[in-house]
Amino acid sequence: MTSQHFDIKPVAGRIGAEIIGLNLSNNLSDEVISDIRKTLVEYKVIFFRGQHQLDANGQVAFARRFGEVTTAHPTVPSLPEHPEVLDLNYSKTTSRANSWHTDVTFVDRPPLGSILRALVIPPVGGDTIWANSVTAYQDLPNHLRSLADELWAVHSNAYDYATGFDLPEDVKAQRAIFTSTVYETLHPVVRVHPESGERGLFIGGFVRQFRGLSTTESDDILRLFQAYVTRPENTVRWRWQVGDVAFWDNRATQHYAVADYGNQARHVQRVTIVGDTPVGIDGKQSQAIKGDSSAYNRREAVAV
Ligand SMILES: O=C(O)CCC(=O)C(=O)O
Ligand SMILES: [Fe+2]
Repeated sequence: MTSQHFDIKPVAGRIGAEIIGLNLSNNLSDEVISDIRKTLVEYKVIFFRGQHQLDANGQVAFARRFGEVTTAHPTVPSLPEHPEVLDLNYSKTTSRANSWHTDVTFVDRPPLGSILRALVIPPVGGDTIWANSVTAYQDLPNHLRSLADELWAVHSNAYDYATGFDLPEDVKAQRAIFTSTVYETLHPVVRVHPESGERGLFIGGFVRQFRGLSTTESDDILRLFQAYVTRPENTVRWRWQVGDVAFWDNRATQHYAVADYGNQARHVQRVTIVGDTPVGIDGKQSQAIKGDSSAYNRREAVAV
């Protein structure tokens, strides 16, 4: 992929590229947006440095060019004037997104992607790592690939939701509803990307169990597949600077926020774009099992 509108500089061998020469606070043309989208789909996560002029308004406006954005959410505060902007001020909480996950896969339409903007970053540490689930699938030996091809997984939000964020009263009420509602969706383990047609391992932290396997078998196989996704060759590690923006394709990646900065301040803000229903290699779609996730996409989202 090359673009006549900006430079593309890969930052690792298999995932991640920096886009150089754009100011995201400008009103970008449809052609530029289309090239950004192609770069995102090819590199899975793209980075923009030095976006100091971009504010929350501009971040939302930029995100809207790629689809509908999610509004409000149950466990993490958003900006009062901008319900679309998750305010992830990790300085104020013990919560850390330090586990491998694809965002919100317990609903039947998980996000297309998210755009994260760095406001305060510790001098050292607080990096984020992304992993390419397409190259992970390609790395599988044939017999494991055949196994993955056949499997479907139940993804669930039934886990510890103690985020530690200081929530305003209205969000506290939403959180109580959210934590008492189980969202469960059956997804294909191998997802066909809706734009590139690539096959990738669609798993991560919200997988509860593979359909038809015991919990023990399931846990062992999940660990095995996760090892392919998270092997260093399939990852890129981003060292944040204030003013950086990262945009990941949540349909083809997992990520991990590295919690190695103690009590130092780290503050980022996220805007999330609604995705479509995943499709497996047999053409079958994911199916919601529990919880009304259409309401979830409309009114709620969650940070991890
Ligand atoms: O803080 C980060 O670097 C990423 C946190 C995260 O998992 C998310 O925003 O989805
Ligand atoms: Fe996340």
